[in-house]
Amino acid sequence: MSKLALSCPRPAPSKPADHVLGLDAGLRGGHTELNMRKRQLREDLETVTEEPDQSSYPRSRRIMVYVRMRPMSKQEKEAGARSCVRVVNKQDVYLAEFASETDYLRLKRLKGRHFVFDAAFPDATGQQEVYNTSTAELLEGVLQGRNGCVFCYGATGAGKTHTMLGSTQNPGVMVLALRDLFVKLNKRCREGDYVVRLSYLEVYNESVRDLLSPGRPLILREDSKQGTIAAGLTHYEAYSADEIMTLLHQGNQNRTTEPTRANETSSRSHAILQVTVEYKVLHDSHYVCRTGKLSLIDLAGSERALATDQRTIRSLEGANINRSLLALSSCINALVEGKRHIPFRNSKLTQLLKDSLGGGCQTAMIANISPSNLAFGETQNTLHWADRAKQIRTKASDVSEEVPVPESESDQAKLLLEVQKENQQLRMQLARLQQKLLSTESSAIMVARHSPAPAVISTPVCRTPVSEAKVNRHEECREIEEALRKKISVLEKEKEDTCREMAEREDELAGFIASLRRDHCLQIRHKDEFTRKLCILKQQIEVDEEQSQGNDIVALSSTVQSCVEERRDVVSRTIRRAVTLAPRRMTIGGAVPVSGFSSALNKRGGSHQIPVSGSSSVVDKKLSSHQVGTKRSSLLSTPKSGAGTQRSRLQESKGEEENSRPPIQQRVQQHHQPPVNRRLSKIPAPPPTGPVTSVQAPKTPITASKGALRKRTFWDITNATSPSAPVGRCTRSNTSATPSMLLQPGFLGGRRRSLLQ
Ligand SMILES: Nc1ncnc2c1ncn2[C@@H]1O[C@H](COP(=O)(O)OP(=O)(O)OP(=O)(O)O)[C@@H](O)[C@H]1O
Repeated sequence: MSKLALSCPRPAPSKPADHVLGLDAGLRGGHTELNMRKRQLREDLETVTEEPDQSSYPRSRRIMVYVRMRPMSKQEKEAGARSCVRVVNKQDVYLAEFASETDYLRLKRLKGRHFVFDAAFPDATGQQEVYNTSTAELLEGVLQGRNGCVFCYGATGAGKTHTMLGSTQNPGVMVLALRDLFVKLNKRCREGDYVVRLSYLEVYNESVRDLLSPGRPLILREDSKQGTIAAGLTHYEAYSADEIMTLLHQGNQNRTTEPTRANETSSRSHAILQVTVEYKVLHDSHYVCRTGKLSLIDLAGSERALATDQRTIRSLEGANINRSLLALSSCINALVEGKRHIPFRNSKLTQLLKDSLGGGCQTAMIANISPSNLAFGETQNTLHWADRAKQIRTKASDVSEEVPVPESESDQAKLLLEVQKENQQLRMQLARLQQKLLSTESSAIMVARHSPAPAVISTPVCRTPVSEAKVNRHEECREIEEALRKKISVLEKEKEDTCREMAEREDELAGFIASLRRDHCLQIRHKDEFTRKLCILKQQIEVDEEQSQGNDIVALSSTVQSCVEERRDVVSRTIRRAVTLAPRRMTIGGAVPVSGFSSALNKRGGSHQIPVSGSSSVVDKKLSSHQVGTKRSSLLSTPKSGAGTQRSRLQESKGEEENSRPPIQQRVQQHHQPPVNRRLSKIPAPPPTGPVTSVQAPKTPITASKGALRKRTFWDITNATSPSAPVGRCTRSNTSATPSMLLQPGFLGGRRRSLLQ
């Protein structure tokens, strides 16, 4: 009570009470009670009067609370509403509770309460007066480098937006403050340089939005120097009142307003306009840079659900608004009670108002109320919290840290070093953030790769360095992805071309191989032809050779025949002599009688032991060289049975011998098969490349005499041993000789080779 009294200005001593009394007098009954209440009210007022004047307290140390009552609206009048609030004087507000006309019990017990504030504005108060009283002083402090805050609080439709923003004809505190700012700055432009920056945001459904450049919700961050800041919030520099008005108008157009049952143009969000003034002035012969900030806040109105709309998006907005206002109430309570922990983080609104309520800031609260008894509850609530807010003590809102503007080079160097250090720290912070962003993006890309649908990367509209870096990174990723896609498509095209070329080359090679095969077959055929020709040629050569050898044998056989004749003569002569000498000499040289002559010969195995003259031995040698002796001995060893004369026997045997003996040429042929023939028999016939070629041998049997007379063929020679045998066929299957075999040493004689060549 004492605190309340301390903070309340002294109200007019008797008028309000009289007015209350007059009001009360108008009511029926309960005089005793009324007198009691009168007495209580007077006591209260006297207590206030006893307290020292509020001017003794520095105004900068507590929140300034003003109450503004709006006029009764047309709808309220139509609804038969009555005024339950009366602004008694410039500071005192009396709230009277009207009982319902049907509530007879309560009708008699009328309650009323006085609230005393820094200023109370009745319904007829103009905008300029409100501004002058509430904000003008704060603006002056901002120009001195202090922070100031003005916020409107109240139920929906109580006149907050009207107070803060107003209309074109009747501009509110915001517009008036900005205009005044530039007026003051223009007046002081000779003293120093000013820079004005403007930002405008709203808290809608617990998300922070930039009203000057709408986009994604902003994140609130705590800064040791600046307090709570909205990361990515746009700060526009303005150089004239018109410019700043344009920005304000733009921001208001972006603000969320919806018609509700209570208000045609209800603000569904808390709007915060911040004007930062950087002021560089000459102070004590050196320049000083001061920075002041003015925050102008239009809160959304607390509302009953029934007052707006039920089960609609409006009710959700209302719930959020109420929640944030409740958080504000909690903060006010905690601040008033001096608690160590103030729950500023309970809502975005209290986070943003942290500086204004608990920091080094000059704060003014304008509580907007409706006079209608239909909004009694809301008005009572607003007045209650406004009354509580009066007790909030803010920290000493001294002039913000003045940064001396360096004049000497050393000072400049120091400042430069500090700035560089700060810059480095910021860079490191940025690098950390970028690294975080990269890791987040990489994980997002991984998720997008595994997900069936491609991830759509929305382009952020934020303008902070971090968000710009994020945007750039996204762009880079997209470009890289696009480049990779292009490269892949080019590679696929190249692959297709290569495959096509390979297929064409394969076809070409297949054709080439087929032609090679054809050529090869042809060559093989030619080779076979050539081999066949060679064989024929060879046969001819052999025949020629045989012919020449046959001539030799004929000559030899004639020689042998003459020798044999000669021998026969000798033998016959010897026998004849032996016959003549037989009675006288039974044995000749220990030899066996003539009858056992042949048997003796047989026993000797065919070797002749008959003594012969020297000439006969020559013949024997010839014979043995031609291997005729064996035949001869076999002839001689033919068994002869029966007795007969030796002569007759000898003649018989001779006759038989001559009869059984084939002609000598024939025998020679039998025993002297030419080696060439044997070799030829080994030569395989050429392989069949086409129709089987056969070499037909002559059908007539070849006799030795015939062969000796005519030019014999190869077949004549090979079948000479059995003239009666069928002539064999020379087929390709038996021939495996190649030209190279034919050219091997020893395969053909020198003569043949010369022929081949
Ligand atoms: N002091 C005033 N003088 C004249 N008309 C006023 C005054 N205050 C408010 N009004 C009117 O009352 C109506 C509601 O006011 P306003 O929109 O400012 O309420 P509000 O508190 O901002 O409501 P909400 O919280 O829903 O946005 C408006 O039509 C406005 O013109």
